[in-house]
Amino acid sequence: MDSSSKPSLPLSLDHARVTQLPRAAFYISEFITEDEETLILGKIASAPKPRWKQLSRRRLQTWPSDLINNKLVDTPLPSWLEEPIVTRLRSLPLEQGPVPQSHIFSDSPHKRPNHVLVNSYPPGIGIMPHKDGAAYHPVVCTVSLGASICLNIHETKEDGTLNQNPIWRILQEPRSLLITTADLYTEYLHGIDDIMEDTELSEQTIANWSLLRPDLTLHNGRNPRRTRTSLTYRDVISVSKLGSKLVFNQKK
Ligand SMILES: O=C(O)CCC(=O)C(=O)O
Ligand SMILES: [Fe+2]
Repeated sequence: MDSSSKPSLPLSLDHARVTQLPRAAFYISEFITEDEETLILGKIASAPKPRWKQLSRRRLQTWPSDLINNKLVDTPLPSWLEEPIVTRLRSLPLEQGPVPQSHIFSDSPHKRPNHVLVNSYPPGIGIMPHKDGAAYHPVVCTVSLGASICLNIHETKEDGTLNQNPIWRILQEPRSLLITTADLYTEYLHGIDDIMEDTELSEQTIANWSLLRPDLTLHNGRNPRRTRTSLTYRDVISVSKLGSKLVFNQKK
């Protein structure tokens, strides 16, 4: 792909549906170009050091800021997180048709994502199975950068405990977009194993196999991990205006 080209996106998200998963998940293998990926990784690397939050094993940046009591202070995302990704997400119709189309954030409170987590996973490091919680509208758009990684989807057993064996696995390639919504957001948990390579990757084990890049090469169904960075775009439901906060602070 030359530097000026744009990725060729599907005509609608319906063409990118992961049909093996319950309503609703979508996967687009080449959502951004290599140049766009390089530019975004450069911006992440050059962010001031205090931007990184070192968790016990993973590093995280939160844009435009951390949530306070599940609330976001109203601040725009930096332009490198907005363009091209947000514009591209909002230009993808859910379905093909002659009338003006709805997109994946049409039903969200702000009609667009207003918050991005940047997670960086070196080989051997993942994230425990979890749910993303009630602060967000139940749509997550994940853009993967740098390397591939397997996302596991888990269900809870009847006694309420976690079933450690994933019921689905989704392979996320660099520059891909994965959208999870609905039951996948509210009912199931998602996590990434703490391993040095993902194994047993095949049509039988990977839910989005038919949507992966045609030139994907795996040796014996294995994907040795390299550092993979993810951008997770969400719409925080509750947003407070910065102005009122400043006035409040001045009065003190
Ligand atoms: O990196 C990912 O793909 C998942 C990140 C995640 O689950 C989260 O930020 O809540
Ligand atoms: Fe999550």
